[in-house]
Amino acid sequence: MSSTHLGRDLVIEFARVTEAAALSCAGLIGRGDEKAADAAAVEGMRNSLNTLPINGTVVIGEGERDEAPMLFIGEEVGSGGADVDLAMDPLEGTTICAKGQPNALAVIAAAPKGGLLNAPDVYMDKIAVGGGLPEGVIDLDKSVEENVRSVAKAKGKTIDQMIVCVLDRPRHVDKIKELRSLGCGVKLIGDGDVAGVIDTTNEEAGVDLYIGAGGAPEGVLAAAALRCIGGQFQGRLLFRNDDERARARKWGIKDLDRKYTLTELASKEVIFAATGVTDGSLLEGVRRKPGGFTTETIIMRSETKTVRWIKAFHPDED
Ligand SMILES: O=P(O)(O)OC[C@H]1O[C@](O)(COP(=O)(O)O)[C@@H](O)[C@@H]1O
Repeated sequence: MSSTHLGRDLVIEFARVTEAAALSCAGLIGRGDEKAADAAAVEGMRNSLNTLPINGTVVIGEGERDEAPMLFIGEEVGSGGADVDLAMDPLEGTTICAKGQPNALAVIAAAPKGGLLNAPDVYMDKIAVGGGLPEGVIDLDKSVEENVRSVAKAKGKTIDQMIVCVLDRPRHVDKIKELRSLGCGVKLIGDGDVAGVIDTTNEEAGVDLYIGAGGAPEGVLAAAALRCIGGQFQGRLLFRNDDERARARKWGIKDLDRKYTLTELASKEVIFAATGVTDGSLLEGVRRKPGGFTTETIIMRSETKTVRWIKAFHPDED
């Protein structure tokens, strides 16, 4: 196996991993306990990963070794095989899962060694659009208005037909005000910007552009997905203090102001898998059915741009 590709036989294996995470936390949907839901998803994902024929290293996971007992950065997982770097969020949207709201996902991205940016757990300023638009249609260094006008023009839409997805946070108040004063519709999401970014690629979600600051690890995961499904993404790390800057340096980041493109965040061929925990724009959530559970998973591979949806029935264990 070459160092820039992952074997296609691994693809379906990663669907099992996100299914396991989603099934493990499904019983905690709407129970108001974010920590328990997250812990269950982490354990489910880790157990499943450890059955995979890979030599996996967690590059984005639950945090640093001293703060996360499982799936910490640097943890080795798998039962032996190809060298694979892994970025994961066993429960993307812990709060939405705990509240029983839409768009909680179990997510993983896999690439050959060095293929995913070791992003520290800081914020990232992000901008994303779906596929089929001219390269350079978005630019993090341009104003909100310039980006909206550029994407509207490329899509042949008027500004008032544009829907921009933004995380509903006080830090975005000015952006939201500006978007509304331009005449755009703003889709505010409470959490879950991996799904928010992927929505730009999904006609049915009706999102033309994603902008705003969210987690940097989620930025790498979203970039991995767009690398497979098509689209453009740019991100820049945001630091609130010297401790966060030191974290970034520790993971080898030298230029702290760098604007990352999609292929710098996910630089080699990637596999991306996500299973719905709660119902969302992308996937149906875990459903209780007589005798078991159903899951819905999307799994993509950048090398071939194949996108598969896997609907599975998991019988109750005896
Ligand atoms: O809630 P904050 O601090 O604004 O961070 C935003 C980040 O939190 C999320 O909404 C949810 O993350 P968790 O799953 O870790 O709770 C991400 O999708 C997003 O990138």
